[in-house]
Amino acid sequence: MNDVLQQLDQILAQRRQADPASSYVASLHHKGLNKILEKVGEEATEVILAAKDAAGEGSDGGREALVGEVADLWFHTLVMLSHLDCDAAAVLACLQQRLGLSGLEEKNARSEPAGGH
Ligand SMILES: N=c1c2ncn([C@@H]3O[C@H](COP(=O)(O)OP(=O)(O)OP(=O)(O)O)[C@@H](O)[C@H]3O)c2ncn1[C@@H]1O[C@H](COP(=O)(O)O)[C@@H](O)[C@H]1O
Repeated sequence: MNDVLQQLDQILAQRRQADPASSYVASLHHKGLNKILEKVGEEATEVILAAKDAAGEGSDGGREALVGEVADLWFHTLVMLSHLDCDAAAVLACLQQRLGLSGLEEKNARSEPAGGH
């Protein structure tokens, strides 16, 4: 697993037992799944708005803001996975398995009836 993701994954696992008063991650777990999902939705919307801004401005500032919003989204999806005892490494393994497989080929293979023809 990528170094940064691995470190963050370990910190997130530790924070599940932390004091919600001193840890943002612990406070999310304490508030529960609905709050975590609300944050994921909010951050996804912020990514979309920042992407539109970045495309409009075409500026470095817009792209920098977009990177920050994507980081917020990735972070909150990692908290969601941790809350549901899903392994972030499994997501990376899934993407790794897909390397080299065209999305269009995968889609066509999916729509073929069982047994071919
Ligand atoms: N990567 C992050 C990270 N990214 C974003 N955030 C927080 O996510 C929150 C969401 O941003 P918003 O602007 O939506 O926040 P808000 O309006 O205050 O949130 P709400 O009150 O609406 O829920 C902010 O408080 C950010 O600081 C993060 N908080 C923590 N981490 C990592 O998690 C580790 C553990 O953090 P703690 O649990 O706080 O120790 C940290 O060391 C970091 O590595």
